[in-house]
Amino acid sequence: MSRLLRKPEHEQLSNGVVVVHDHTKEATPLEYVGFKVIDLSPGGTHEEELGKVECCIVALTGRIDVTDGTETFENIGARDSVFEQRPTDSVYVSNDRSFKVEAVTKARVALCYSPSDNQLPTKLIKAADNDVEHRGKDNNKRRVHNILPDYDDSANSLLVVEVFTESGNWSSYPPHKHDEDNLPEESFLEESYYHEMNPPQGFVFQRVYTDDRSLDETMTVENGHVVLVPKGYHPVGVPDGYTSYYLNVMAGPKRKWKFHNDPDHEWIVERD
Ligand SMILES: O=C(O)C[C@@H](O)[C@H](O)C(=O)CO
Repeated sequence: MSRLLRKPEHEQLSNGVVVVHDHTKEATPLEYVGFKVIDLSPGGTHEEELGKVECCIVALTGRIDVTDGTETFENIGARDSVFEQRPTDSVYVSNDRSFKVEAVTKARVALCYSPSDNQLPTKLIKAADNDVEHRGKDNNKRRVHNILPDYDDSANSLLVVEVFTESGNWSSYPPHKHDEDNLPEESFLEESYYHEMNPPQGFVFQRVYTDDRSLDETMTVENGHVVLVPKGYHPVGVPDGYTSYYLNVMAGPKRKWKFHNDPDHEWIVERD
């Protein structure tokens, strides 16, 4: 299996808390992006001391309470399935703080991390504050929920976005990359993809490749899989009959999303 494709693990962490993904350790090819998914039963709690990382807590599904010890946000979360295709609530917590998540209902929570040493205020990012975009045309149509975009200064490094791609469509397409720290032309941002499909037996294809093809992996991605993108182009193709959801976390040395399309496929955006 590709070292970029990570399957769900379902490791019981404590009573009422199951770790579905943990890509925060040395075995990850990413330096700037850390990512976890946890499942909580009602009443289940998960606490962390952050140290020198910032965290965006995304209530993927279900309702949760989140506290940083000073501020508490109760009963946040806005959907029972990501495929309700409406934005959800998230909480940003800065480095050198702690947080506790407690499930009000059965919940799936994404924890998105990046190194940080400049403390910022804890912030509730309400579902209603997500900037919703409809991108693309022809067979490249997708719906985007911007949770932490680069034009919002609430975080030091983290960029977080949800993308829904319609059946038979492509996203992150035409293929683009952001792996050179060369602003204003391009930024260096690593990226993680947490994928779900509707109906859940679906699959999508994701290719991660560089110009010289020293990295060139095409992965069959199933419901709940994570794809890690240390560099390169990273398009996603969705077969007919299935809707794709993914949550992207991006981070790098500068908090700017400036991508560069693969010149071989640039003509696709230039069509009428
Ligand atoms: O298809 C989209 O518009 C979403 C992607 O841009 C995705 O967020 C990404 O690849 C970011 O680099």
